[in-house]
Amino acid sequence: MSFFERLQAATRHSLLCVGLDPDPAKFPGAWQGDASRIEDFCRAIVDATHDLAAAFKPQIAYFAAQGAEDQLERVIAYIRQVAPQLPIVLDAKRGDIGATAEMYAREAFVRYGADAVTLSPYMGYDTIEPYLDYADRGVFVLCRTSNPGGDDWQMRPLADVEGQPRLFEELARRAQHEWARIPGQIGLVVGATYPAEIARVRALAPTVPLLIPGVGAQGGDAEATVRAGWRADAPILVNSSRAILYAGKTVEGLGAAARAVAQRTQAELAQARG
Ligand SMILES: O=C(O)c1cc(=O)[nH]c(=O)n1[C@@H]1O[C@H](COP(=O)(O)O)[C@@H](O)[C@H]1O
Repeated sequence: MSFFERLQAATRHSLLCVGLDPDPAKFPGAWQGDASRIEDFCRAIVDATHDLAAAFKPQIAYFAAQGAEDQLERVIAYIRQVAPQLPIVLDAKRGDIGATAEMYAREAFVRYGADAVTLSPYMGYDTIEPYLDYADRGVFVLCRTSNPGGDDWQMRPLADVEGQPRLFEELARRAQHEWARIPGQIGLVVGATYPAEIARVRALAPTVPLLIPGVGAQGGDAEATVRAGWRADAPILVNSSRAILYAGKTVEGLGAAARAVAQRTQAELAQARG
């Protein structure tokens, strides 16, 4: 099954991607500050949300910063056990020359067994190609990111390209056309904080999967996001991390609180899809 087909199947019942950004400093109660609890924390979130989710997106920095890659491996194995149908997007935002990219691809797809990985396109297409050799996996290329500094480069017109599209627009066009080897293998990251640009990306890349972070803690509008990005033939994942992860204030209550926020967000996304 291709990544696109997995994503299509998983997004039939939900558009919510639950982001796993475990920061021990924000853990509740007795777990606060304890990096050895990363796995327990993530398992509690997975238990509480997997039936509401379309995907999980572990952010590798939160694990690596604590020397907790072994816990990341176990969290991924746990997701596979309780929700084998859900795609796992490893958020690593990699981008390096081909030879090094081969190692990053191996890390994401072989070591961690992720279904997809996030990539920066800054160094060009040859840095993305090694990931595409894994025909049953996907990539999400940063296109119009959710942060204010995304304006620095992504919103600039490209003087040497006909019609002078902005950088994010040219990225969207290439993902739809000349970069695509297998349909739906290359997705794009667009921020929920910029619904007008989600619509623009959709116009230029009508069948490309979108990963849309920025609802919840960053204040993106869930309804506007879905209206701008959703199409029956092109799956979208709308990610929320902190708003779900840190809703609970006690170890015992963390699952129920995370579930309540995930449920609200999932319902909002479902309603907007209609
Ligand atoms: O690639 C990403 O996932 C990403 C791209 C982007 O433009 N903005 C963005 O916030 N992210 C990630 O999405 C998550 C957002 O987390 P919350 O703001 O807590 O929901 C973090 O893991 C970010 O690293």
